[in-house]
Amino acid sequence: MGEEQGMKGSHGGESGMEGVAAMEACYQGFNPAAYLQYNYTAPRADFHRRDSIVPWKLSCLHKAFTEEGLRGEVLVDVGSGPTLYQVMSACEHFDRIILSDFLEVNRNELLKWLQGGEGSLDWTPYLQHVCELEGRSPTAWREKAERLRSVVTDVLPVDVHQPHPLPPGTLPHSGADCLVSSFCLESVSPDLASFTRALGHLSRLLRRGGHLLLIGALGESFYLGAPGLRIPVVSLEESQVCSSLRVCGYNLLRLSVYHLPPDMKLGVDDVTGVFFAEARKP
Ligand SMILES: C[S@@+](CC[C@H](N)C(=O)[O-])C[C@H]1O[C@@H](n2cnc3c(N)ncnc32)[C@H](O)[C@@H]1O
Ligand SMILES: O=S(=O)(c1ccc2c(c1)CN[C@@H](CF)C2)N1CCSCC1
Repeated sequence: MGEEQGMKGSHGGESGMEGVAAMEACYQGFNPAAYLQYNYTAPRADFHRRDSIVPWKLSCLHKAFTEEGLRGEVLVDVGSGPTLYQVMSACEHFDRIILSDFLEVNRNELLKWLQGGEGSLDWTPYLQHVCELEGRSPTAWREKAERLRSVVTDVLPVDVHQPHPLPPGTLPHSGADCLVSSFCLESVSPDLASFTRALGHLSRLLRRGGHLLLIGALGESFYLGAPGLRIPVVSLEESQVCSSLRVCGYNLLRLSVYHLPPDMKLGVDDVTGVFFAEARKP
């Protein structure tokens, strides 16, 4: 599907569901290995560079699960893709983590690592960095990897455009204690209305009093899901993220923003910033 169809959807030129179907078609060529290469290797993932995105992002996640004390039984990561960094802090504070993605190719990438195999990316530097944030030796990364493998109980299909995004019976009736979702909603929604509807669908997965950690791109209109595969993204401003959270009934507790240095603009997307929103369902 060409970008113009996606762009047409992002201007409301199609009905909501037509735009969603167009987005779905876009994802058929998604390449996990390429995606990981574009976003999760240097310079974006340079652990020795203080202004790199990855130390900032992992620090936000670490603080949320330690200083803010997020903990509980069940955490769901929505739209996991082929990545694991987003649950490396959480795995110390939850008994059960459910990973989820729309594409089988991404679920298989996760399952490969979870079953001890070699994935498309070596997550060791991420595990070591999170151990250091926790005041542990970096050599504790093996224990952290085993902890993560032990608490991830499911890797499930998910569709945030469905009123019930996960398979029936996945969660306790009251819902999950915590949701994490990173770079998903804005990357799969044809427009802001669809993004906000999807955010509302996520709320149904969360118990009252539960927390949402929503991470995403600001000012992004496309990204490469594979060589030459431009996937349209609904371009968000901070104020729109805050408004969508409020419209969906969340209480916004904290919003942090990272502005990308010029040398981290690599052509694989046109993202200008990254937001980290911590919210609670009253
Ligand atoms: C930009 S990637 C984000 C991956 C990962 N969470 C990260 O932080 O890099 C967006 C993900 O959304 C998934 N996705 C596509 N359509 C979806 C849908 N309708 N519902 C949920 N996830 C979807 C894609 O398969 C992809 O893995
Ligand atoms: O912020 S990142 O550079 C990043 C990570 C993933 C993405 C983007 C940016 C922007 N485009 C998104 C398309 F959906 C995907 N980052 C990569 C290193 S670890 C923390 C997250």
